[in-house]
Amino acid sequence: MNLKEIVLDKILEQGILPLFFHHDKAESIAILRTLYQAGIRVFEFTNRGPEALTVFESLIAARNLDMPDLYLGIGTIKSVEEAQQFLQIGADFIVSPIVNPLVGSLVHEQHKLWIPGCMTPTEIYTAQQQQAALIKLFPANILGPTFMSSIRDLFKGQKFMPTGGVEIEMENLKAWFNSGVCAVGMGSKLIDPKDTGNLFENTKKALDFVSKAR
Ligand SMILES: O=C(O)C(=O)C[C@H](O)[C@H](O)COP(=O)(O)O
Repeated sequence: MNLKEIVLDKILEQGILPLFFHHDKAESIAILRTLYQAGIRVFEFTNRGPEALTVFESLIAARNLDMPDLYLGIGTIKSVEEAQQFLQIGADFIVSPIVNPLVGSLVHEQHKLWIPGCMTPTEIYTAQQQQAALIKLFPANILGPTFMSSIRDLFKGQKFMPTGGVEIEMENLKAWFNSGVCAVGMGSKLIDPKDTGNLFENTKKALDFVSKAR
C-alpha cells in the first residue's frame, strides 16, 4: 500500500478526523499528545495563521520522536504553493476547504491523499474528475445529513467526510453515518485550545460515539 491508501484506511478505521489550529508550538504538541494518548492515529492541523508552517514542523518532529504510527495532515490548503510548502516538510495528506484540481495533481504525484472540500454536486464532480478518493463536505452544518442523503445515489461509491460544526452528540453522529458518510471531521466541538482539561475524555467519548453511530 502507498501512503495515500494507508492514510485513507486509517481515516476510515478511526471514523473521525480531529483538527485544530494553534499558533504556539508547545501547546500544539501537548494537544497532539493528548489526542494520541486517547487513541488518535490520524490528525489534521490547519493552516489558519502565519505560524502554521513552523508549528506543523514541530508536530512532525514530535511525531517522529515518539508517536511513529501517527499520520499528520494539513488543512485549509487552497493553493499549489501552500501545498508544496507543507508537502516538503512531510505532510502525510492535504485537506482543502475548496476544490483546486492543481493541488490534487500535485498531491497525487506524491502518492498522498488529497481531501478537497465540496458544497455542490458540480464541485463533487470536479473533485471526482481529479480522482479524489475522499471528499470533505464543507461546511457540514450548513449542508446537513439530508444533503448527503439527497445526493448519495448520484455519486455511488464515492467516500464523503462532513466537516464544520460536527458535534460529539450521538443523534448528530448517527444522522451523518446513516446518510452514508464514512468519517466525520471534528474541530472546535472536540478541541478548544484554550480549555484542554477534558480533551482526553472528550476524545475517548468521540471515538466511542463514532464506533457506535456507524
Ligand atoms: O479550512 C479547512 O480546510 C478546514 O478544515 C475548515 C474546518 O474543517 C472547519 O472550520 C472545522 O469546523 P469545526 O469542526 O466546526 O471547528
